[in-house]
Amino acid sequence: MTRVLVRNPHSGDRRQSVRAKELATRRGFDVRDSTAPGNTLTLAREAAEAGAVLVVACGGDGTLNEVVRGVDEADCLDETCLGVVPAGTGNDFADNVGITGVEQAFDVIESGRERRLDVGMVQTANGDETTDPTRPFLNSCVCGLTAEASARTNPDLKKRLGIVAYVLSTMQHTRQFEGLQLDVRAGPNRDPVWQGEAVMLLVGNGRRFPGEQQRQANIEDGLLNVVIIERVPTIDYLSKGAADRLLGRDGTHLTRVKVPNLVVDASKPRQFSLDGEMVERRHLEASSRQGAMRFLVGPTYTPVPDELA
Ligand SMILES: Nc1ncnc2c1ncn2[C@@H]1O[C@H](COP(=O)(O)OP(=O)(O)OP(=O)(O)O)[C@@H](O)[C@H]1O
Repeated sequence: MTRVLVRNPHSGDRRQSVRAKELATRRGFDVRDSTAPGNTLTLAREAAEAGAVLVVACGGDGTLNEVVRGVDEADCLDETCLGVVPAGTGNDFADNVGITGVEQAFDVIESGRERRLDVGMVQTANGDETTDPTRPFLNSCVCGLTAEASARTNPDLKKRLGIVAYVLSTMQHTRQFEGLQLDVRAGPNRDPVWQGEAVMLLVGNGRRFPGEQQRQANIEDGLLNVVIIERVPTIDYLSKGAADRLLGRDGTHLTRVKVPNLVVDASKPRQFSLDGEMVERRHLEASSRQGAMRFLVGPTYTPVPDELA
């Protein structure tokens, strides 16, 4: 009955991950440290293949993504239970399932409260060339203003507006931002959802997006949460009402749909962030595998999130 902690010793400020190692060792975990980028994937795959009953990722969202991919590569998502000890800079997924810190994460593990959560699957391609292998994602796939925006974003704005803060601050700095020409389709018949020029496309599995009246994303509904922010050349991104206009309170610049699968074609290769990993591609297909993984969740996690008053 092996329980394995797959640990990225370089996550976050490292202190949390050192503490996690102590706690895990005391509880009889087999602790395996990664030695290079990508190694947490291999360690998780090997642990699952060897029959571990539980594989826990210790790190940030990037580490958790690799661990889930590793267990999926071993074809063991049905057999191996998963967990997370949040020791990264960003721990969005852990936060979303009610896991708030290293010590508490071990209480959650001991509680054994397991849920079947959706796993996002994504496949990318570049026009006629070969298609990348399908891989899982847990939080989101984002196209458009992504990594380059985060460094400049004012933290207060970020807290208040989430991802829209990135859009605003980047648009303020990058007057020349070239819009994304996108064709977005969904459903078994690939029905048209949206076509036009966007600044950002967000596809979420376990991630909340701007303007949502919920504390957490729904990770059991078998649906992808899709938000498209339209490029609006007439907006003064520095003006006070710009966020409201982008958030679509007038209902025009923001498109939001929940769909089981999605196909996106850009007019040329663009940057996509797949759970934080950047690739430049022209085509993306995403789908939700409902209830595909067994995950240990915290006491505040609810399958259907409450609406905020
Ligand atoms: N031993 C290692 N040395 C260098 N890089 C590693 C090692 N182990 C894992 N990685 C890489 O670290 C990245 C994941 O980092 P992780 O998410 O755990 O921490 P973080 O960057 O602090 O937090 P977050 O991603 O949540 O902001 C992955 O790209 C992974 O390949």
